Amino acid sequence: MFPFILFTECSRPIRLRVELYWINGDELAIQNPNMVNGQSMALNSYVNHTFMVREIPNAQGTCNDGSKYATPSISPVCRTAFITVNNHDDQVIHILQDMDIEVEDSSTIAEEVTSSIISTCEDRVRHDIEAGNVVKDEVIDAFSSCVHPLLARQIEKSNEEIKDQSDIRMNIGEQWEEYTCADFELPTTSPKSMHTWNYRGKQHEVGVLLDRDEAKIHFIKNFITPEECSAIEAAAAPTLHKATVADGSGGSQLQKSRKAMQAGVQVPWDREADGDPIASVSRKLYAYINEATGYNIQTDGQEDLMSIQYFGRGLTDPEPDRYMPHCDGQCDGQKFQDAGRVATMVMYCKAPLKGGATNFRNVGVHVVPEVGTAAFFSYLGSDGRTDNRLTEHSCCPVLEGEKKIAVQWLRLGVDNENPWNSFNTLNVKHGLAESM
Ligand SMILES: O=C(O)CCC(=O)C(=O)O
Ligand SMILES: [Fe+2]
Repeated sequence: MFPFILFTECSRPIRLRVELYWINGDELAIQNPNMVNGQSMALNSYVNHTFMVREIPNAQGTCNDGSKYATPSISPVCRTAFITVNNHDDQVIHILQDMDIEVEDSSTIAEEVTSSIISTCEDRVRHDIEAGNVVKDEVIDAFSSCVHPLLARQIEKSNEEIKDQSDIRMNIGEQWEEYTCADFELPTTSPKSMHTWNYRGKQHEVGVLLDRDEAKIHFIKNFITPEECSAIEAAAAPTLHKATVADGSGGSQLQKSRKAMQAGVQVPWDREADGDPIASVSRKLYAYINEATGYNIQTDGQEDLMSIQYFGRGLTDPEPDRYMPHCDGQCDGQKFQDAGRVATMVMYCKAPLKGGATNFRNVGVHVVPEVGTAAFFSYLGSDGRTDNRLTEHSCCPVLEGEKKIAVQWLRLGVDNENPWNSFNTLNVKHGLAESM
């Protein structure tokens, strides 16, 4: 759904009478009969959807341009115009007096501001040339010293706005976490789009839940087979221990609400050619992640695959097993620190009976565990900056049944000489941190 606002222009005495229709295939559904001048209305729609606006004659059968509607009929129409929703933010659609449609959105506004800065500076420099204050050689310098502070101020203003919006979103996120985790009937968020991923002759249904350059969340159906799950669980069994969380100063610590058991499983790449199920599912996840992100992540120096198992202790458990909201990697919107995590694949091997969804509270995305499905998310932008908490996520309290997952966290900048465990949880190389 894509919200946008539409309103008729109110600066002039308007006699325009318009009706707004929602076009649904061949059908027209009236949204607003007789919109009045200056009225604004919010419409929920989606990109590429088209609305129809009809000007209708006044009670005397006269259209706004003065023409008389010749043969009064059941639904007389003076003029018709169409509006198509685009994919820019903050769309405001103006219906002008002469039925011209003007679209204002984040992109047209940015263009207007930029042209206004450029033309202000052109005028200023032209004036200075005429007044003899600037000579030919200095024109470029004069122009850039005019543009520079104006653009910087504009960018600063936009950044402040982004920060305000992001604070609002984070606040809502905190409340959203509690509501969504408490609703056991809540299904997985409807994907923005679906497509098929072909891998070695098998088709996998993919749902795109968030699609930004620096933050993506997908689910992939039938990603992990029961045989692959069993192999991971069996390999993990001898070393299962209580799960930890990052402690914020480079290490790991236990957390009261985190009761899950986990164990790292080394991927047996040397047995890949023999069809080893752990190597096979690992190869699949690298293929998916590299295709979805374009990161070109290599297997050398990566973390072990992690088997994590949560246990429900009933609806009355005062402190159920959960994993509080966290980011797997840096996720502070700053420049990426080499060797950090950039993507995660969570593969659901056993689904709990109640609770245990993976919840992305800042973007309203909720993934209900389904055996065989995987949730993929990535958190590094093409400009080298990390996502700013859009992929922060949690595991909602697991109340009944067991939840078993296999997780692979993927890093960029590791290799055999610089493996993941030569860095601490703040991505500072061991030895360097101690000597600082
Ligand atoms: O349990 C889940 O669904 C998410 C697990 C997770 O966030 C993690 O292991 O980093
Ligand atoms: Fe996580």
